Amino acid sequence: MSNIPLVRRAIAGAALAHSSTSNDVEHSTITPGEGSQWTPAALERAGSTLKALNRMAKRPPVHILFEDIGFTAGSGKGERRILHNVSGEFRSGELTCILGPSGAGKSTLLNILAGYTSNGVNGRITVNGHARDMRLFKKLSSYIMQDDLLQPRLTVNESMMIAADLKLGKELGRAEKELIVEEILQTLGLWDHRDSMSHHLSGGQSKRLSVALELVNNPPIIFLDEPTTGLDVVSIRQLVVLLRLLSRQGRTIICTIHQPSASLFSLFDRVYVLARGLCCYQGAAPLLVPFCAEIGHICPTTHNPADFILETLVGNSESAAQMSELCQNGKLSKRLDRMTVRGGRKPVLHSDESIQRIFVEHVAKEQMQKMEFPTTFMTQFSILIYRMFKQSSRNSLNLWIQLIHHVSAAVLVGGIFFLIGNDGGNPITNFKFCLSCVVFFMYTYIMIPVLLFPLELRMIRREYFNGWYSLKAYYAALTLSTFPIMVILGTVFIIICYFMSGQLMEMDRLILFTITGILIGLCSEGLGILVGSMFNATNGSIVGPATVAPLLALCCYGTGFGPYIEKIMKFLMSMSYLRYGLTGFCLALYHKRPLMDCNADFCLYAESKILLRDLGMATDNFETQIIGLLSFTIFFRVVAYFALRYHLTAEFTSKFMTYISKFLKHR
Ligand SMILES: Nc1ncnc2c1ncn2[C@@H]1O[C@H](COP(=O)(O)OP(=O)(O)OP(=O)(O)O)[C@@H](O)[C@H]1O
Repeated sequence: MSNIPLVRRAIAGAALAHSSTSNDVEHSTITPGEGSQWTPAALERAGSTLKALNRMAKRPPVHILFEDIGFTAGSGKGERRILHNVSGEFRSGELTCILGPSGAGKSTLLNILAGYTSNGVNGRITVNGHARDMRLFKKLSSYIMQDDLLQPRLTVNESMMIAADLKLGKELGRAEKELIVEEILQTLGLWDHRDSMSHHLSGGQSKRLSVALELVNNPPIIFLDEPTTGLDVVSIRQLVVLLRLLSRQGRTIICTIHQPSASLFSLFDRVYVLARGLCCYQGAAPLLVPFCAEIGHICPTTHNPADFILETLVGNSESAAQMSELCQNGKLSKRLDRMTVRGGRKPVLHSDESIQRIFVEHVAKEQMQKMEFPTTFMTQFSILIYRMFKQSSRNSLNLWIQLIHHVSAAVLVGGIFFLIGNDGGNPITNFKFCLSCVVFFMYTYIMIPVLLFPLELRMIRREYFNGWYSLKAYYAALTLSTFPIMVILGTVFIIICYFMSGQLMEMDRLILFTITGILIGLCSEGLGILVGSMFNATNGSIVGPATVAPLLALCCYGTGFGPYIEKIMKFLMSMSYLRYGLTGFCLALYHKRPLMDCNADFCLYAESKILLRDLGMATDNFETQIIGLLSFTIFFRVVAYFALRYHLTAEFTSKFMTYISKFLKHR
């Protein structure tokens, strides 16, 4: 079943055993998985196959304790209290489900615990008895969000190997990584689909792949927001059984679930019930019904406890308040602890000394390593650019569409301005040709990121939040990945319309014209990324063109009365990157040009100097236009980087807000 030769697997297994810090190392063998026949029983059997993963590195068990967590959304009149000082504890080796009616605050609590939301939050979160250090916590945890999207145009195996390369770095060699990937895919029932493209997977398989990708570096704590949404009952059960299996291997697994069936409910070890931002119960799943009975809510024996608790709490603020009071809003009461012990599962308390020791050792090791990511900037950059090139080379339809768009637009522009390039009696028409080229590069390259980048953002959110790579590496790869296509297609466009419009056949002019076009494209793409990282595709498609419309108006202001352009207008025009582009095009065609053909008695603009004067470009030089375009390119891309960071990092938002409020206080 495996495609890894036996010898290589043996070496990989031995290397893993060697790299382990654990004393109880077993030999690495893979129990053949069940492939697509992925049943709970098969899964339990397959559980034994995660040996290499579990041996990979000693990860500490993680116990999370949170006290008086409150969250307020909005500000001023729109301020709303979403969570009301809830407390609770999640333990290692347990599968916990956060239950509650819609709008109860489940996702909000999960976001806070995972560290995704930090602004507007109060309360304390401790990890194994230590105040949560977000930098370390991110290394230990993975957060799988509800609307996570997988990278398209990569096979399951390729996605996993890229995740392994990014998340494990040089910690392990190729063979060991392949072994771990194989184990995870076997266990999750994806091995038979390893060569399928990830965008061809079913909903259940995609969710499992999301989990598989985050398992690669063996995180001891996994958060999942609504992992069962959109799945059929069989897939839901398979996924929850898998999560249970993973928790049994010492991980802390916390997920929010809307309405589990009775049989599904019985798979959870611990339940945390939220209603109206209050904790109504937290403890062992089987004890939920006796707990409700204590306050007079009797669950009929034939009833699903999950349905019962939701029915009890929906629209009933009194019951929610009553239950919250009884469980002290999630604070561990002695009575609940007693019930938990009676329930049969010995609770592993966060004060357990051995766990504390392992954690302290782990923290010390991580602090010594200091590195925020397991791989260097260059490694991340090269893996990401490889992934981007691979994905775009497989998207042949997209490449064809872009090629057809460039060629057809070039033929159209060339046809409209056919052989007017050297006509001294009609130079304004040639000016319009330059303007058409500006508009082409501007709209083409601004609209691609405006429409596509919001989707890309959704895809990278999980990877970035879970610490696969730094934003700088991603951004550098993104910037460079589109450049070759832009250069090739931009050159194709310019060559076609330059020749068709009959411009002067001088190589240096053609090169300067091409450079200007590509720089307008680069600049517009930067602006498009900026808009795409701030707005969704719908709003972006309004904001993008609305932003460039005034820039376009400014760029051709003064045509015909160049020497009389007002100072203020000159200043405003210098704020439009399109003006630098238009001037660059005109200078490429007209600077120090011999007299143009004249079919009339007198052609005022046959001398290009006069034309440049009336266009307001007489004193300009080409270098200034290139510097202007490059400066705007850098400016847009730097601002877009911060906009992207703002969008992806809750922490950055809160730091930014703190900085602003400090600044205002000091004034
Ligand atoms: N940043 C925010 N600004 C304003 N309101 C918010 C914000 N975050 C959450 N809310 C509100 O808080 C309430 C709880 O939201 P949350 O998504 O946590 O609920 P939930 O229990 O996960 O619901 P569901 O099960 O329907 O997903 C909702 O009414 C939501 O509108």
